[in-house]
Parts: sequence; C-alpha cells; structure tokens
Amino acid sequence: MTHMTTDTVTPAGTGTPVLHASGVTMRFGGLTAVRNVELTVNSGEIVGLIGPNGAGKTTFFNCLTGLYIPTEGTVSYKGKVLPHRSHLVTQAGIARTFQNIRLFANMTVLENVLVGRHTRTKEGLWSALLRGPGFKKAERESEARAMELLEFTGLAAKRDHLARNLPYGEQRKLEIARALASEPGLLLLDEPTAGMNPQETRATEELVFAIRDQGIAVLVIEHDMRFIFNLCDRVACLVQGEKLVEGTAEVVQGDERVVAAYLGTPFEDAPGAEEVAEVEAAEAHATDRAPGPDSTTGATGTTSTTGPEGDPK
Ligand SMILES: Nc1ncnc2c1ncn2[C@@H]1O[C@H](COP(=O)(O)OP(=O)(O)OP(=O)(O)O)[C@@H](O)[C@H]1O
Repeated sequence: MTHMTTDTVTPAGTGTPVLHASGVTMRFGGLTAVRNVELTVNSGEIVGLIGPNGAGKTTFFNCLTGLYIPTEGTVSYKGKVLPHRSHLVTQAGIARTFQNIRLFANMTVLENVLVGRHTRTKEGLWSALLRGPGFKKAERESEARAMELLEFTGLAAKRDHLARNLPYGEQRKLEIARALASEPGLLLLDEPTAGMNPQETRATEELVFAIRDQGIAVLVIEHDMRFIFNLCDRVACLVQGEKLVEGTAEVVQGDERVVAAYLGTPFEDAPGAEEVAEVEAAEAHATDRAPGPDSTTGATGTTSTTGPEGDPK
C-alpha cells in the first residue's frame, strides 16, 4: 500500500495547528479500521473527511475525541497530547456532534445547551441539573451565553420547546449549539446534514462558515459532496482506513483514485445529459468487455457511476 498516502497539505495563509493526529491506527481484533492516519487541522480552517461507508471516518473521530484509545499513534490539540478520556478532550477544547443525534429528548432546547456548558462552569453537571449551591451565581451568565448560542444557531424562539418536539433539521442545529456551549477551539461534525433537505443543508453550510469566522476550526465528515466541496479549505479522503488523498477541493475532486474509490464520476452540479450519455457509453463498453480478465477482482476496471455512497439525502 505504498502509494496510498500523500503529504499533509497546509495551505498558505492558514494559522497554527489546532489538531494533529499522528500515525493513528485503530484495530478491532483482526480488522484495521484506521491505518496510520496523519491529519492536521489549522486554526481558521474547515477540513473535510470523506470516504465510502466503512472507510473508518467515525472510528477516526472516536480516536480524536477519546472515545477510543488508538492502537497506535497520538492526537494532539494545540501542541499537547490528549488524554484518552472524552470529557478531558472536551475540556481541552474539542467538541463534537454525532452521526445519530444525541440530545436530551425530554429537556428543553435551552437546557440542552446549558448541559453542554458544564465543562466550562465550576459547578459541574450535577450541580447544573440539580440547581445545587453555587449554581445560582453562575446561572445567569451561563444562560446568557446559551441564549447567545441559540440566537447564533437560529433557535432562540424555541428555547422552551422540548428537544424531541423540534423538527429534525433543528435538532441537528441544537446539537451544534450544545457542542459550541463547551467553548471549543475545534468542532468535529459527523454527518451534520444527514437527513436534511437542500434548504436545511444550505443553512448548515452558512452556519459552519459562521462558526469558522468565530475562530473555531472545523473538521467535518459528510457524504454530501456539494456541501463538502463548497465548504472546505482542504479535504482528506479515507478508503479502507487509509488516507488516500488530501488536498483542496479541486485536487480531491480531480484525483482519479478518489473518483474510482468513492466519487464515481467527477463531481458537478447536477448530472446533465452529457454525463448520462457518458455513463451509458461506459456501461455499454463494460458490457462488451465482460466477462473480461479484470472483471474478476472488482479492484480496478470500471468506475462506479452511482456517485458517493452514503445516506440518501
Ligand atoms: N466498535 C467496533 N468494533 C468492531 N468493528 C468496528 C467498530 N466500529 C467500527 N468498526 C468497523 O470499522 C470499520 C470502519 O467503520 P466506521 O464506522 O468508522 O466507518 P465510516 O467511514 O464512519 O462509515 P460510514 O460512512 O458508514 O459512517 C467498519 O468495517 C466497521 O464495521
């Protein structure tokens, strides 16, 4: 697999490293889900992580956030190696959202954000939930900050609604607001637009830009390639646990290995008649040749024409 990785790309003009993952490998028994991955996120950057289902993206996130202890490698935040404990990672300055929404369904929108603040208040989670001694003092300040975050994410009018009653897109926004409540320097988003309609996706794109503009670096996993390529300064593509390519949106979209392993066809706005004709011609060509000698392994040969795998949008 010597051809698999490329050098880390650091675009000119970006800041200092916020996150540095060095040689991260994660094995589950005989399965290597993440293999020797090197990734840096600099301040001021939005970095995308793409790849087929099962490529190891979420496992890599779990290694970054202390949920998993990597079999090999280290993860540093602002130059310091992180402990393998998720609450300490949050305290250090990394916040995340999950692929499957994890809100407190029976708490209000505001309460969910307040809970997200517990790593930044002296009183801690239990005091916040039980309104114990010392909480009152911090309460007004915390609530003001939580309301700021609800304004920022467009949820202020819903502050007293139960989280479970929010429409799906707003639940995803609330997850982001709650993550921001820990005042992170780096935000990890795991498929933030999964299940969203195009308007919600567009709004999420704007929200992520606004988060970056507040000085928070962002690392985002997403299967929606339009979203990724519009948003990201840099994109890394994982395939079978390894970093295949890393670079600007243009570089990654144009890389034939990424196209073959994941994208299928070069990414464009919408498949037009020209692309459809191309696809049909390729299919006809493939049929003419089958069953040829390269059709046995599936490792090479025809490029997938179905586009990126992933959750339907
Ligand atoms: N806790 C675990 N125990 C064993 N195997 C696991 C575990 N978590 C993930 N895997 C395996 O590791 C590989 C990578 O999975 P992972 O969920 O990280 O991929 P992914 O790129 O996030 O996929 P998707 O895009 O579908 O979310 C898969 O083969 C998966 O089955």
